[in-house]
Amino acid sequence: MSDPTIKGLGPAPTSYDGSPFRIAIVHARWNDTVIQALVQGCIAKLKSIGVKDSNIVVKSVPGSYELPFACQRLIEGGKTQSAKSASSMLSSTTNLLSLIDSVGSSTPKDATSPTQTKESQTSAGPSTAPFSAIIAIGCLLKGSTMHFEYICDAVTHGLMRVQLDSGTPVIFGVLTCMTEDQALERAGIGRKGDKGHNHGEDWALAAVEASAQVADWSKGQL
Ligand SMILES: Nc1c(NC[C@H](O)[C@H](O)[C@H](O)CO)[nH]c(=O)[nH]c1=O
Ligand SMILES: CC(=O)[C@@H](O)COP(=O)(O)O
Repeated sequence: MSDPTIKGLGPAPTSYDGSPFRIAIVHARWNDTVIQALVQGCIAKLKSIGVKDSNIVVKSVPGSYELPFACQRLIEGGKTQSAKSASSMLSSTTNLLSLIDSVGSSTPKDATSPTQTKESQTSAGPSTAPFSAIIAIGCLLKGSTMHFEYICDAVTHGLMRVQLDSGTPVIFGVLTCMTEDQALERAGIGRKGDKGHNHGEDWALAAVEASAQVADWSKGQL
């Protein structure tokens, strides 16, 4: 009988609440059976720990090699969207103030600004905050050339660079497998007896943990 393994992730120091966070998933479409299982597992876990459906943004790219650039652009896109939304809120407020001013010093009963519908006043809508974390999901399978090794290396370093340069955590959800069975087992859909474990769930937990830590640490709350 083989010895039991000591390999694996220890318990988190606390349980993290995902409700304040906006998370992006960028996935490759190569080896799609595995990818679909990983993405679904990841989304289900994000929701189960409180991340709102409307705060999960999913984008795809052809292959894993495209992941670092896509993550970098999406992080920037999230920041741009957030800045635009803040500036449009400011101009709505300015319009509202000038409307109030133009009708005298009393506040109108129905103070809807010309640029703001009643709906946008009452419903919170999807968040336009910058992404708290991004999860890059891919599945690289060894073929008969050196293609696999080069892509594994480039993607690993690329994703690390994106997170250090942007200050936004990038979760490494890229399987680098020698066989199809290794990939299937890591997506929880193994075809031999044990179905394995869906690593997409772990990446969801890592994204929320990193988001919570960055949120606290950036305010000096250690
Ligand atoms: N062989 C795998 C690839 N190859 C495709 C590349 O990632 C890339 O899309 C192409 O070279 C164009 O730039 N991608 C995977 O995700 N998994 C593979 O096993
Ligand atoms: C460029 C390719 O996608 C392909 O030629 C790589 O081949 P392999 O996966 O067998 O190494």
